Amino acid sequence: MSQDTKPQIVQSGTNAVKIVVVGVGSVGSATAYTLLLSGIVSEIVLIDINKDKAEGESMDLNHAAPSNTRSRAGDYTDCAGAAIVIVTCGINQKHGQTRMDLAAKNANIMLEIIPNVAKYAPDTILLIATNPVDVLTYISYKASGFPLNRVIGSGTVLDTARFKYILGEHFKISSDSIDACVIGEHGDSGVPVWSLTNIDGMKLRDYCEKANHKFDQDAFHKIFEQTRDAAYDIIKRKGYTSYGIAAGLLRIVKAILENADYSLTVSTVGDYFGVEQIAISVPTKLDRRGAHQVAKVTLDEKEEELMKKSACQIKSVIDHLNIA
Ligand SMILES: NC(=O)C1=CN([C@@H]2O[C@H](COP(=O)(O)OP(=O)(O)OC[C@H]3O[C@@H](n4cnc5c(N)ncnc54)[C@H](O)[C@@H]3O)[C@@H](O)[C@H]2O)C=CC1
Ligand SMILES: CC(=O)C(=O)O
Repeated sequence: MSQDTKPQIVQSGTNAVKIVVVGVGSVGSATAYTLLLSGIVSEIVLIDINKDKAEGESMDLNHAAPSNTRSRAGDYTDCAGAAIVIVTCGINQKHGQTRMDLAAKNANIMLEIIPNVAKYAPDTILLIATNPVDVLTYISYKASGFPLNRVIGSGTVLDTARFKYILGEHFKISSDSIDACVIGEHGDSGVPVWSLTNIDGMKLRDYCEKANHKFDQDAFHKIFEQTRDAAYDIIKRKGYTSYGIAAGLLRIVKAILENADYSLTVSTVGDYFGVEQIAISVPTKLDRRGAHQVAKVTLDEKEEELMKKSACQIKSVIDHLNIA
């Protein structure tokens, strides 16, 4: 990954950190609210094609704000000085649609808005959540002209959280005791890394043996199906998802601002699993300069094969869009 060594605008501590959220629908407003209550930023600027919506959300948010954080509606000139610009604008899935079905429309929206962000905030970190997030992270990289480390997709951070939650429910243990992740596409071809799953520091098979749990492959397959289909199951009921991704975006923002040097399964651009120039999620270290690849994750043969398929799936949609 080519590195950008320019000092970033992100400042130390919790003071004077501006974050911009572009798109304040279900995801953007939940994200702004989550960031606001976290107290880790001082200013949240909301941009939306629907200016009234951005104004209304910021007014409402200020009535929930801790004294060190303020929200306001703005335009692209307000991206100047932002530590991170979070992109959540565009269309969402309707019941029966896949994330990839959104590619063409949301790609056009990225091509319209990202150059504006880059113009006023040439040193910012772009954090993309709009779906299909891997494809749009790649398009945002191309449209921004930013170095690789400063274009980050929320990737499988949400899938990983869902996987750990569902595993925790199955084993009746806090997800904090579980080390597990989903990598690959944020979508139908995401890959659960069973071979690296640990509970209480033990490999899954050891844990099952010691904790008197059946090592039940069928149950594990259902756990993954539930993880993979979670968005469909939620959208069928409430029409969209918002809180899970908002918490995931907060986790990413925190890792960046706190210069935490810990890894999350965000999506970044590069050559992966034999496929050139895509964005896909693997464990990636985050700090104030953005995303940095850690050592290549060790997978078993089957997982490696699934990652190749996932990478090809993302590539085929990028190629189909035919973006220069
Ligand atoms: N990465 C992830 O894990 C997740 C991603 N998403 C994705 O986030 C995106 C947003 O979803 P929702 O908030 O539910 O949609 P929404 O329809 O509630 O909000 C979208 C917002 O974008 C605004 N917008 C549209 N075009 C714009 C433009 N050109 N410039 C500025 N603003 C514009 C709209 O006015 C609206 O306020 C979708 O693509 C959805 O699939 C949703 C959940 C999780
Ligand atoms: C909508 C979406 O991408 C999710 O909730 O996973």
